[in-house]
Amino acid sequence: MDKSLQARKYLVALTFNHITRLVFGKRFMNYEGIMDEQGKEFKAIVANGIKLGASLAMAEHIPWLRWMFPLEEEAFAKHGAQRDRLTQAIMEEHILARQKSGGAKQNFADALLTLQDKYDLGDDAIFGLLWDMITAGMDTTAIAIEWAMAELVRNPKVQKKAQEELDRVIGFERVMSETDFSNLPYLQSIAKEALRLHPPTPLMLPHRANATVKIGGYNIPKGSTVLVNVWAVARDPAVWKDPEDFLPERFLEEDVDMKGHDFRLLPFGAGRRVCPGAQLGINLLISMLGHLLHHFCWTPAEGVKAEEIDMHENPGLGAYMRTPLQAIATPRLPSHLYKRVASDI
Ligand code: HEM
Repeated sequence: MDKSLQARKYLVALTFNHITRLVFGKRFMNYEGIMDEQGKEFKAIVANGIKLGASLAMAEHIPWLRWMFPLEEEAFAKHGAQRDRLTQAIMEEHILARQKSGGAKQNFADALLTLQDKYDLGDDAIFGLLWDMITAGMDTTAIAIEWAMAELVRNPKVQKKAQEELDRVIGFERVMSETDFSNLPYLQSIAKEALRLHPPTPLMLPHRANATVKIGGYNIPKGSTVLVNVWAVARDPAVWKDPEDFLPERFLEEDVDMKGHDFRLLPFGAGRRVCPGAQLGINLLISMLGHLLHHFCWTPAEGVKAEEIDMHENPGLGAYMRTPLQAIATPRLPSHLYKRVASDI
């Protein structure tokens, strides 16, 4: 019997839970992994938003294709109304909970409600900000963790070295927590190396030139849409040694910034539109990788050699793996550390 699992299914659910807890302070999934009705609606709205966004982008780039999307405006309006109705219901739960408990909790929705008067935030602004976090944070993080896990399955020596570090720092009697991050430099380098080779948005997000400029000898006319190929820059042999190899050690030798200050490595973009969730994304990645590696050994599906894992990207603004990662997870800690722990959110 094939004991392998489709990692993406679990990694997407994990990211979904993290982001909804951060943004709404809420899990839509119970501890058996069953999603409630509100969660299902939520997921469908996120998926629909991505589909509509993609058709809009296509119509923008190839204007004569617009005829293919006659229902676009109608579909957008319907999508917006559905999204607002759901957000309204969730926000009402927050307002009620705040009235009951008399205080705000540590999540983005509550933080916005606290600041609502000070910054004169209308419902539109609050709903927009909440959904920005969800659409920008969910897929990007899920894409990053799947690629990182694929590299670890392909590179058992790197995986073993990370596990040795985790065992040394955390041991076998407790699970990792955020306070361990600073003592796990190799794990941090793995996250960085994964983002170098596999930036989740390889062409960043489209930017528009608001003035005519000359860059590297090329004229960029005002109004052009500009895409920056950060994927290619991060594999450029002129600036990286052995660029195609997964070598986290390179970042132990040289501490390269990845939050917009070193143009060799720009998974989060740079400048005034740089990703505001960069540190959060990095922390989520380190946390997920740390738990997954401390708890399990990861090997390729039966009959598959490490070098046979398909490392091609699926085309799109967000580049998932073309073939979802299939892997076998073997527990490596005492059984009591695998119990689900309810947490106050
Ligand atoms: C590994 C995870 C992530 C990656 C690789 C990533 C990458 C990016 C990139 C490349 C951009 C565009 C930057 C530019 O155009 O210069 C961006 C924008 C953005 N990201 Fe992230 N991101 C990640 C996680 C997150 C998270 C967790 C959040 C929030 C919960 C978030 C929120 C945003 C927002 C709101 C924007 C738009 C900013 C603007 O247009 O001003 N991201 N992200």
